[in-house]
Amino acid sequence: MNLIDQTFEELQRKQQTAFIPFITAGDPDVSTTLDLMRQLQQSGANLIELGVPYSDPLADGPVIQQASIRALSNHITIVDVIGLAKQAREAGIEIPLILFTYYNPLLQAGLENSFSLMAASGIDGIIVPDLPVEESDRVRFYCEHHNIHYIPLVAPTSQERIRPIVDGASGFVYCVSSLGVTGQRKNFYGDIEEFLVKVRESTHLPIIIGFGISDNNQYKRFTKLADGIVVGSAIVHTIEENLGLLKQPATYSQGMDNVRDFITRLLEV
Ligand SMILES: O=P(O)(O)OC[C@@H](O)[C@@H](O)c1c[nH]c2ccccc12
Repeated sequence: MNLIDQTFEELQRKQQTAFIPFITAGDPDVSTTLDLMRQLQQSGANLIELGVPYSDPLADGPVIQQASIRALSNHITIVDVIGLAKQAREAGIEIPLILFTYYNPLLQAGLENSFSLMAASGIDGIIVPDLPVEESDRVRFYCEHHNIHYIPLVAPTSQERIRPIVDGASGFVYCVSSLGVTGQRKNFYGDIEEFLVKVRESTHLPIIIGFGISDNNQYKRFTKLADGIVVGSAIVHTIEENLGLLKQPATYSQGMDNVRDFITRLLEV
């Protein structure tokens, strides 16, 4: 049993869909990220995806690419992000934390070292978007050893690979809503409903959906189709819009309130 399992069991009992925000750790700096995590938890986040900034984020659109560049200007490493998770636990963040990292930073830091640090820092799951399931044995070994869930991505084009991908999953399965990179969009993959049904039939795990979900209408549409919804770029874009306010002590709380207000509008029932 892991905090992610408990969270989804409780949400399923209450027939609620998980709200899972993604933010880039260290954007614009570590202390602001900690305050943003607190704000997200207060605003109703059920889990948080904590992104490790990376210099070659091939699956990311411009908004998250820019966030990575801002965070990397502070020289944030994967070890710093894991340390940030530990600080968040000490600061009262109680919801599950999912480390979101490309494979290279994880390899550079060393799998044994990274997973030992994650387990000691209150990280409950990991997503490695550029690690194919066929090459995930070592990562999944460390996940099982440290009781950290390994959460794979399935795309509408995964088709016959859906089964092997979800068979290697624990915690939940992340269904991407569209082809291409992350980023706000007006429409999604044509047969998104059929795709989600196919994934649902392939696993007993909760299924969540992400990519492009950026407003209340889109959010409400997907609450009917998935057990959780990830929103990244729209939140990161709101942070970007408020960087000026967040950088000045006198206007910092206004910046935080603007992020809160965006989340409130996004989640309106
Ligand atoms: O940003 P979006 O369109 O709301 O999508 C979620 C996404 O940000 C987050 O889950 C994510 C960030 N980087 C990724 C790379 C691949 C897959 C998913 C991601």
